[in-house]
Amino acid sequence: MSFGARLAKAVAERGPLCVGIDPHPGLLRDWGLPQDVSGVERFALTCVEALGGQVAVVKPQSAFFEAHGSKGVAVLERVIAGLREADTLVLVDAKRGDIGSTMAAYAAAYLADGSPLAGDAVTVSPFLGFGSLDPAVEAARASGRGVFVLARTSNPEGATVQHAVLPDGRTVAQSVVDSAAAANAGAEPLGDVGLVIGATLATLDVDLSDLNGPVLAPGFGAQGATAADLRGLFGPDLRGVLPASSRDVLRHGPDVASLRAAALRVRDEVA
Ligand SMILES: O=C(O)c1cc(=O)[nH]c(=O)n1[C@@H]1O[C@H](COP(=O)(O)O)[C@@H](O)[C@H]1O
Repeated sequence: MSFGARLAKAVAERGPLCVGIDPHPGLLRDWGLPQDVSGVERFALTCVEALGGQVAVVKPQSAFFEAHGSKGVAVLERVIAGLREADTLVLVDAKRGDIGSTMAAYAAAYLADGSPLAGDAVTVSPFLGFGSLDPAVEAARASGRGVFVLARTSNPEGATVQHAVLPDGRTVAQSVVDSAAAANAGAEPLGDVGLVIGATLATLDVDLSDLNGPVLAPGFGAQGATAADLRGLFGPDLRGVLPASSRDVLRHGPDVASLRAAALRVRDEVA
């Protein structure tokens, strides 16, 4: 089954929400955990227990695991395995991007069967040129996985690059959208090439009408975006839009039941 089809099924069954696992030092402190790899491990595995089998997608943020070196990466591998065992789609947030030949190695790490870092999808950066992502798009397709390509990010600095205008008159962001749409053309029910578009944007300044793929919308909760903002931004037809929230859900831990209840509350609110 393609990633687009698996995502559509997961959202139909569990509602449109992606919860991030971001073991921030501040959250570790609030949860009463040590600021070391054992704290990250307790935090992340508690999240797996609370969220596995509950929400459509879980997105571990690789940076917070990498910060603890190989031991932290080993925890990330256990998180990925635990979520997949719980039949929950895993979007590894690693935001990788490089020249095509190196991108192929990232694709082997994040998008190939048997790799311990491979979830169901990975975030990638198109700012070395969308074509540099071809090895990732091909690897995703070949293994029933997906990619989420940064297009209009939730941070205020993003516009400086993403609003830049190309010689053909399109913005950089629109050219990313159009390349994703071309990759998704004809796919049913959704293509495997998703986009990242921040829920915090004041207006949707790209045309998504031909995308035929999923849209990850981070910025929900801690960065200020609300359910009403999502409707305002993407319109009443939110098909394919997957709001993402990390800190606003995670602050309800470390109690597993409270954490799960917070995630389900947010899920019901956006549904
Ligand atoms: O790709 C992402 O998930 C992402 C893209 C973006 O434009 N903005 C953004 O905040 N994120 C990620 O979403 C998470 C932040 O979620 P909050 O704690 O809910 O603000 C972090 O892991 C960010 O890296």
